[in-house]
Amino acid sequence: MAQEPQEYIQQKVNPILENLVTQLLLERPEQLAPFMIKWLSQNSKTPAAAALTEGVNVLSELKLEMEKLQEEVRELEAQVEAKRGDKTGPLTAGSEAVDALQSMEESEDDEEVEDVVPPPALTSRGHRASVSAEAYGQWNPEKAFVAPVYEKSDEQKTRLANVLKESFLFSGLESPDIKIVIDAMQEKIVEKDTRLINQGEDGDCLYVVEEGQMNCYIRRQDGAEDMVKECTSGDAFGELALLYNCPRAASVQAAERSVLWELGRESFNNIVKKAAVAHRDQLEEFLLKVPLLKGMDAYERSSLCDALQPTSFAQGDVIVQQGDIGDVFYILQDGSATVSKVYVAGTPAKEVLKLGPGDYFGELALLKGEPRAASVIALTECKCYTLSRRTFNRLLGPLEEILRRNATKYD
Ligand SMILES: Nc1ncnc2c1ncn2[C@@H]1O[C@@H]2COP(=O)(O)O[C@H]2[C@H]1O
Repeated sequence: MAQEPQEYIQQKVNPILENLVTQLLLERPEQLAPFMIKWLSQNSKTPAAAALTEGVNVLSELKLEMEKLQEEVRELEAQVEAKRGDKTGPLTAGSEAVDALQSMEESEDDEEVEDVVPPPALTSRGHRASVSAEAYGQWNPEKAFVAPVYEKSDEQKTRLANVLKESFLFSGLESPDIKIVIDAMQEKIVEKDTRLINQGEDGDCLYVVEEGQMNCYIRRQDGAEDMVKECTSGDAFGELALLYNCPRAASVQAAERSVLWELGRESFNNIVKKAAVAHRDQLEEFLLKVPLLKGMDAYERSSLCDALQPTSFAQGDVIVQQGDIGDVFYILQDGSATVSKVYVAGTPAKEVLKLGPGDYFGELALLKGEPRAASVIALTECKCYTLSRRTFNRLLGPLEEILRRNATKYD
């Protein structure tokens, strides 16, 4: 089922447009087009933003315009120099003016099209400092990021490390980064019914649940709210506002007293965001093509992106062995594999099925809690994405009926 246009606009297009307009209002650039093109190309990490920037061939026109302007600047400089020469006599090779002009020309030569847009004045006219900070950063020389350190007991650190291991967003981090994240997080305890996040507001931090339950709600047109997700131990929420610089996409409220860990925007952006966005974008396109996942909404698919781990197998590798205990679910991204089964002990295995890109396997042992019912062998080099039993239950639980129905293909 393709995404509905309204849902697509709400989830993909609006966040980008809203943020672009915010930046326009904050910066109020004289030249709209170069500003917007630069902003879009630098924020084109999401598929939706990439789509927006597609076909923007105005760049080449801008390049021409820039060359013309540079030519005019050179002429004007020559005139200034000529006038100065009239007054002060010829310039010597070592003079300051020549040095200055030379360095100006050198830097012009170095400039690429993306340097066309002059740095905007850092005058913030709005209150959304949190949103503008990163956009300004694109013109500001980058300052070394120093993550905050919030004192914690060893017991707190151990608890937090265990929670982060369970969290899809953080589980891919290298251990030095995990340490920084642990230092930068603050424990937060919320009582039942506390509304921690309000849909539509700006967001400056995300949370990871250690204990308890936080429910996510989305407001309908008629004002009523639908509960869209229950976040329990290991789940992160509030990440969308930080990942995509958009207002909060849902409200989040404590269903019971909960222990959370809070991470600020700056720490998230500097340590986690880049990897998370790259991973989501790379996978999202592929997952859209997996028939099993067609019924998932965009948010569920994004969460799945965070959780899937890439693994490769060489030609001939036995990926799954009949009779083994199975704890992993696989989606084949690239390559082909054969599924074969020994029906009577001591007789040769018979091929049941061939698998190609977008096919999945390994689900039966997870669904039924039984040993592997067949072997899967790589016919070529195979690139797979895997889910552990726990993430499979958490993320593909709603697909259980489809998975069970599809299992008849092995009969
Ligand atoms: N279906 C959903 N759509 C959007 N956000 C969701 C959904 N389910 C859970 N959420 C979470 O609710 C959070 C609200 O704040 P954010 O938009 O920053 O990030 C959001 C997600 O973490």
